Amino acid sequence: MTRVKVDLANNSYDVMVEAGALENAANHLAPHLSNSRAFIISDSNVGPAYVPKLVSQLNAEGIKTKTLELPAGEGTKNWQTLEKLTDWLLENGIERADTVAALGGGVIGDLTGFAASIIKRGCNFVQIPTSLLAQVDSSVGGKTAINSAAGKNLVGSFKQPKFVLIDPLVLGTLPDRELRAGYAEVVKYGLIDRPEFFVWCEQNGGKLLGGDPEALSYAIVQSVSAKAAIVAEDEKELTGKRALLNLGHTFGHALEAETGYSSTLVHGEAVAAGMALAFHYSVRRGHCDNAAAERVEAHLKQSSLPHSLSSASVHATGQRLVDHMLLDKKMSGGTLPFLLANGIGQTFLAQDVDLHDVAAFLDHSE
Ligand SMILES: NC(=O)c1ccc[n+]([C@@H]2O[C@H](COP(=O)([O-])OP(=O)(O)OC[C@H]3O[C@@H](n4cnc5c(N)ncnc54)[C@H](O)[C@@H]3O)[C@@H](O)[C@H]2O)c1
Ligand SMILES: O=C(O)C(=O)C[C@@H](O)[C@H](O)[C@H](O)COP(=O)(O)O
Ligand SMILES: [Zn+2]
Repeated sequence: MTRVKVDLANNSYDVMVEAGALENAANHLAPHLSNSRAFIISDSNVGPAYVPKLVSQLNAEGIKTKTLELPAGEGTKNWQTLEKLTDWLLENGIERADTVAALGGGVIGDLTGFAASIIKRGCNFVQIPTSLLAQVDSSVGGKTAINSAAGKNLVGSFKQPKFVLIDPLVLGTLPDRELRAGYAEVVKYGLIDRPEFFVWCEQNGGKLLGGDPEALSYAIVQSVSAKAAIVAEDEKELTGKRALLNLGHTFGHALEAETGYSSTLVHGEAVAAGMALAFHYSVRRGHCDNAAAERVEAHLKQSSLPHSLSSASVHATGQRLVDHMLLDKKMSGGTLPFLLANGIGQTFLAQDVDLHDVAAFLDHSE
């Protein structure tokens, strides 16, 4: 069992990683429930597989439960489902000291966290992430959001969970494509500031994607630790430090918008292609040598992840993709800071990027 502390000025919390933790979830969760009622939100894939076991355990410990199962997929992170979820919480008599538990991937975590942050101006919240992406990234750090007509994650809040319970064994039922998508965010930590972890990924990514439990647990703990360290320095993305976690996302979110937030390209896949583009764009600007960008692309390709526009099934013009980027939350004073790299593990925030040049770069990218 490993515990990683997310050390914040207020509301610090632990992330617990333990194979089989779900078998003992009631004991792990009980100390973090401020009273004995939990509202468990899951989706149509995760619910049938894991809710009955969790509920019977919690009930056996005297914790009362209500459960809601939402449709699986990115389309659920919207206003309509937020309304459905908050109405359901209110109809079921939620009180501020009750706990809302997100049991699922990043979609359920982001949506449920947002609901927990606004219901009665905020109630207790815990995360039980079940996808690799949610275990290595979205369950930690407190970003919550829904997508709006204008774009990705544009309506949301910071709502730190009280506790995050990670059981890597649940990844056994995760579809292979989703495991790979989550792996993109694992690789991201190596590319940001942990070059030795990127080398580990190059050497062990194949084992991890084959479901090797040791490789998965190691990657989860390393990823959570990397994210916790960055979030502890800049919880609300005010100094530029936390923005590093956005590596590949300015390109990636534009690709997701272009493919309609659909199963054509899921978030982790878009981030994979976005990171390859960020490295190649860094080469174009003279920050990074071509060999580093080729190495990043090769590892993503080897991991059967999108690593270019065409492998992400995107054939839009550069200007069209830049138009999507104009909605990025990092936009400030009409300019868009970009996460670029001087090399592997040397990501930085560039403030002087010319969006016409980005469009031209994308027009010349394959
Ligand atoms: N808040 C953050 O910091 C943060 C970080 C990264 C990503 N995100 C967001 O997270 C979302 C992507 O998360 P995701 O990749 O987990 O997508 P997701 O929640 O859609 O889950 C992927 C798929 O896997 C299924 N699934 C999850 N766990 C399973 C399991 N154990 N067994 C079987 N099926 C399972 C889900 O039902 C879904 O079909 C995006 O909306 C992204 O914007 C947020
Ligand atoms: O936690 C963060 O900070 C991240 O940027 C993590 C990203 O992987 C995640 O996709 C996040 O939701 C993107 O943030 P956004 O502010 O661009 O919506
Ligand atoms: Zn992401």
